[in-house]
Order: sequence, then structure tokens, then C-alpha cells
Amino acid sequence: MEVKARAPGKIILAGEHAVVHGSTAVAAAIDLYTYVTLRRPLQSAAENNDRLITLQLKDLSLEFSWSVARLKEVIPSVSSTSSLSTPASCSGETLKSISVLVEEQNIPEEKIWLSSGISTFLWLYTSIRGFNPATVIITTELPYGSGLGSSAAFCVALTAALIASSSSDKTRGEGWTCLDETNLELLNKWAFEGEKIIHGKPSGIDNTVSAYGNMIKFCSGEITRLQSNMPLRMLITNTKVGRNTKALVSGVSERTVRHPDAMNSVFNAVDSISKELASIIQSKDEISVTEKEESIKELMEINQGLLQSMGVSHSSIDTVIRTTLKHKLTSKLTGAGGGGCVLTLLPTLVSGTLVDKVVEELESSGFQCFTASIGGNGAEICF
Ligand SMILES: Nc1ncnc2c1ncn2[C@@H]1O[C@H](COP(=O)(O)OP(=O)(O)OP(=O)(O)O)[C@@H](O)[C@H]1O
Ligand SMILES: C[C@@](O)(CCO)CC(=O)[O-]
Ligand SMILES: [Mg+2]
Repeated sequence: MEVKARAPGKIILAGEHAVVHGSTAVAAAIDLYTYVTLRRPLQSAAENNDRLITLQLKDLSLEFSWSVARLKEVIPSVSSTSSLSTPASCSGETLKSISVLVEEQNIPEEKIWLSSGISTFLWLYTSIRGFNPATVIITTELPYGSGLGSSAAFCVALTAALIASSSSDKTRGEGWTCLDETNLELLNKWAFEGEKIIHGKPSGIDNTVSAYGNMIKFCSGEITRLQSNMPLRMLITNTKVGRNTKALVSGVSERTVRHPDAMNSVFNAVDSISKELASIIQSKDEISVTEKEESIKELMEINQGLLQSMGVSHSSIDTVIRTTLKHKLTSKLTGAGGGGCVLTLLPTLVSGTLVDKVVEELESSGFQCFTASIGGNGAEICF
């Protein structure tokens, strides 16, 4: 028995970090996906003594396996205390036990950043599917830890596959299909629990936009779907500077504890930027696209300045901003910053030749550029 699921990455157009502190943010799904295939063994094989839960990370040529017996020994209570319909947080104690199971896998030192993802896998899998043996195969088009929501796409696609494999209502051979509203809500709640293991204190925007797709305005868990009334093209530049969302988010929280008044003013300013951006994107007024683009440019510039003041920019991000500005193009970091990816607005009147020139310049600095279509589908499953 095999089910497949996929979930998209995202870009944050405005409001990252401030959204963790209650400000509004605007995000959109992009057409780069994480794919999960879940294979359950035939009944006869499942009854063998060597029953295994296996995780294959195909792009990295890595495989991790746990015997069901070992899982039952180390985290006996997980599957008895939770079920698909009751999303629950992983307690500190359970996470410690799961870390023991992850450490036993001897992850190569240079890939140790995968540990939180593998812990999340074990938590989500055993909470939703119990100790039923299976092989889970993951591939991704998203760069890991670069601000495009690889962690959320991983949690959402994995949970979607787990929900699909638990479902008795299977419509075969119909290609990729969306989940119904109830399952989507459940999926989003479970994926948020997964994100908590990877991010520490996520706002929930990344898993929500990956699950629901489209373009959304998000504030304290409340989602508004945005209908764009203008073309929106962004160049994405991956600085390839590795960073970790958990550390960056906690850095901003520490700064907020030290300077609460100043930082709350910053978060309020970001809230206004996101709200204004959302209204420009949706506006049906007679304002020309060029005028709208000019406003968006300015808002991106102010947002980047505020992200700088939160301490989450990086010299590689500054290089991208300077390089694009030479060609009168505006950029801001996207996601958690500290390196990772940068967005550059490509106004409708900008010629392909200019874009090619900018890309060439950015790539000669060692960065990687690409474009992605914005605002597509969220999580989907396939039987
Ligand atoms: N396909 C995957 N397989 C296993 N683990 C993954 C996968 N994708 C992401 N992860 C886990 O998520 C971590 C990266 O998450 P992190 O939140 O730091 O970056 P991001 O989600 O790419 O960026 P951002 O949160 O800024 O959008 C990795 O270190 C890994 O533990
Ligand atoms: C940095 C952050 O705001 C976005 C990461 O994509 C964290 C979050 O909202 O969970
Ligand atoms: Mg993440």
C-alpha cells in the first residue's frame, strides 16, 4: 500500500519575526515542493519480527531505521496517549527520549542539522500512525534551512501522507487532490506541533501557508486569504549562507526582553507594513500597476530596515541588496534571515535583459538565483 503527499514552500512578503510577536504578516506558497511517499509492507511482512519504521532522505542518500520493538521500549506512551484526531505537543521529556533514538542513528557530523527534522518525523509518525511499520521516502525541491519554509513543507507533507494512509476513504488514480476542510485543519495543527520541535516558538504562518496554499495575511493564528489584483514577480536569491530559524527567532525574543518598548514599536511598524501591503495587492482601485509597485518597493525597503534593527540581516543579504539596487531594484530578506534567501521585486516594466544582467552579477558573487510562481496550491495527496 502506497500513498504520496506533497506540500509547497513559501515566501514571506512582509512581517517575518514580528509575526511571532503578534504582528500581521503576508506570505505566499511557491511552486517548489517537498514530496513524501509512505509505503506500508504487506500484512505477512508486517508480522515478521524485524518490523521497522524507516525514513529515507533520498536527496541526501541517507536512511534511518528503527525497530518497532526499540521504539516501544524508548517512547512507549506516545502512541497510546495521542491519535490523529487529537493534535498534541511533544513534551520536553518525550523529546529527550526521541533524541536518544535519533542519536543512535549516527547522523554524519556535517548533516547534524537534520536531527530536529528526524526527531519531528518520529514524533509525528508515532503520534499519528502508532508503531505500524512503514518506509517513508522524502524528496524536496526546497533548499534546506534557507528561508523558503523547508521545515514547514516537511511537516505538512509528512502529516498529509500520514493522514492519507490512515484514511479509509481512498479515491485511487485521480492524481493530486486537496484534503477536505476537516483534514486540512487537522493537518495544519499537527504540522504546527512538528514546527514547534524545529523552530522552538513558531508563529504558525509557514505551516499554514504550506497547508492552505495561496497568498495569505496571517495574524496570531488568524488567516485571511488574499486575492491578488496585480502581477507579482519576485526573483529569489539564495545566499547559501546556512542559518537556523530557531536560533534567529530566539535572538529576536532576547532583544525584545532587553528593549521591550523599542522592539514593540518595531513590531507595530511591521504590522502596518503588512496590512498596507495586503491592501495594495488586493486593491481594485484605478491606481496603475507601476504606482502599486512603487509602494510595494518602499514597503519592502522599510521592512528590511526593521529586520536589520531586529538583528536578523547578514552581510550576504546586504550584498544582494546593494547589487540589485545598482539596477534600481529593491530587495528584502525572506523567512528567518541571517543568510538564506532574499526577494527582489521584478516590476512589470523591467526587461528580461536587465533581469539576466542582475542574475549574472548575483551568481558571480556565488549566490543562486531562481524565480518561482507565487500563490499556488497547498498540501495535496495522491493514492
Ligand atoms: N526534507 C527534509 N527532511 C528532513 N528534515 C528537514 C527537511 N526539510 C527541513 N528539515 C528540517 O528543518 C530544518 C530547517 O528548518 P529551518 O526552519 O531552520 O529553515 P527553513 O524552514 O528552510 O527556513 P524558514 O523557517 O526561515 O522558512 C533542517 O535543519 C531539518 O532539521
Ligand atoms: C522567522 C519567522 O517569522 C518566519 C520563518 O519563515 C518564524 C515564524 O513565524 O515562525
Ligand atoms: Mg522553517
